[in-house]
Amino acid sequence: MSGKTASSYDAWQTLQKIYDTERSKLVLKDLFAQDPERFTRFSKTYSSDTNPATTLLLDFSKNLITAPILENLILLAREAGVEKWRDQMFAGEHINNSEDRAVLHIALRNFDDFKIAEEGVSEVSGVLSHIKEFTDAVRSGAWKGYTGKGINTIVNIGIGGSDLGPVMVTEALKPYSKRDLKAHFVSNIDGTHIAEILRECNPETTLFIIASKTFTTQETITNAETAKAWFLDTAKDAAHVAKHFVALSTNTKAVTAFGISEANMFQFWDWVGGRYSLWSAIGLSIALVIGYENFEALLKGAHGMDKHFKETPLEQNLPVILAVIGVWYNDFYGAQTHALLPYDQYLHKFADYFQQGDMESNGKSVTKNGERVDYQTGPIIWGASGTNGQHSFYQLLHQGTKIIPADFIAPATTHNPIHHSKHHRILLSNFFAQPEALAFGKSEEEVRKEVGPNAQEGVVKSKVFEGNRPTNSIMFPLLTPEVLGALIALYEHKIFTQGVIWGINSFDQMGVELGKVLAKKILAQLEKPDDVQGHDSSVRIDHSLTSNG
Ligand SMILES: O=P(O)(O)OC[C@H]1O[C@@](O)(CO)[C@@H](O)[C@@H]1O
Repeated sequence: MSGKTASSYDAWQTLQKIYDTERSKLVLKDLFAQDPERFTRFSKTYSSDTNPATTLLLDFSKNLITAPILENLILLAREAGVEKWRDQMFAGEHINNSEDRAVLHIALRNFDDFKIAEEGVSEVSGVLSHIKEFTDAVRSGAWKGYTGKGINTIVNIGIGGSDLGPVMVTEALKPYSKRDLKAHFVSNIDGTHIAEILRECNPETTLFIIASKTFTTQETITNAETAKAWFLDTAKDAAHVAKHFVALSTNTKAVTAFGISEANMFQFWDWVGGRYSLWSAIGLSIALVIGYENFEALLKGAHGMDKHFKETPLEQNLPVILAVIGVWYNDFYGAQTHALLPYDQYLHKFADYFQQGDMESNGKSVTKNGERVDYQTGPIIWGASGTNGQHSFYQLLHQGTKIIPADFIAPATTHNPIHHSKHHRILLSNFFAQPEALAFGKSEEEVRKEVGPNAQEGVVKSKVFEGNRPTNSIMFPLLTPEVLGALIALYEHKIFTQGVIWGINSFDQMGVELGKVLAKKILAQLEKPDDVQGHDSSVRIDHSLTSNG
């Protein structure tokens, strides 16, 4: 960032003028009619240089952009210093300025291409070896529980980045999972979450994974203590904990104080952001479920996208293209949200994952220099798998009053070609149809032809689809570990690029702290509900409501 704020950049001023003067001409039906080559001009393919099956096609032709607009958006990224900050990230500079930390999730999947001088980076391969050794032992049955039985159930206890990544990836890569190893994920402090899962567990054959970067998160430590008490209620001898509890953390002191030995700890470092940590020891549950080889393939897929992001000119750079088009809608069209719509049931947790990834990164209102922004920053991320969303919120997408840019994501082929792939053909027909309908709509003239001359005016108008609603489409051959790695890294680097343009620190999360502090105060007072003080009048606890405490 050049010390300026985004809205003062020359490119921003140019884009504002274009928006103000040319917005009415940005009609997708016309843009496609004027340029038969529009798809060719506004689509890019990424292919891994080590595995041609890892290919992503990005079709961004159904966006409200022209070549000059895209050029100015790329100029905006350049003026904001995206290349400089990108290179600083890859070099291990402490770009997370508020916490004086490097941002090095790329170092977790760095198959020796980038030289990075940061403490701990040289230890990554050792942790990966430990993960391989441990997961091989558990999956083979060599690792025994306290009664000599193998492990057939794992319970990952973590929240936020210590939960969402493992959940999303183990769902997405279910075709690669060890089907006789049951994986559960406990995150919520609500006792229901762990109570319901413990009902399905046998202490003799269950492994608990306590996943917490800080090892101080109240929900996780409380759930971990409950799990340990539940286990010891049967196992009795504290020595047995070593066979059924492992920890994933940066905080060795807290881990050993909890009663897990360092030998059962998988370490990572403060330069791994929680929402960027699935590639680290936090990915242990992933490696247990899909096996180390597939976990490594996931890392390699992300590494390939890292190289693309680092080495490709901004104009050809998929994360940058996604980022600047998102800025166009977020900051000029006034779009408040962005929808992620995977037409692949295995990706049904993809939007959930990037709610934290994007909103905890870019949900900021002051720049790195402490200036209050006078423009919009991070969008609200939401979404659901297709075709389910079509029967839920697509009415608003098509005929609502809001502009909601959406990314449609789909595999060209399926892991489940049942019924001669009839299901997949129907799924893909919708994947192609929805962006077309959103882009080109249905005119009043077309409606009148359909409904005839006697239709009520209100009926006619209710059947008109204005269209001109922007979408990106992303396709890949098959959802494999490498493709998933590349896809996740694509969005990670999109988020990074937008944060640089907005001049914010995408890698701290000060906004999650106040609620925690207030909750701790209220918790301390819950035992004495009659004298709750220091809060607004709404914080009143009716003693009868807490009588079953
Ligand atoms: O991994 P841990 O330290 O337990 O943090 C869990 C989550 O809590 C936060 O809200 C930070 O407090 C997320 O950033 C983080 O992923």
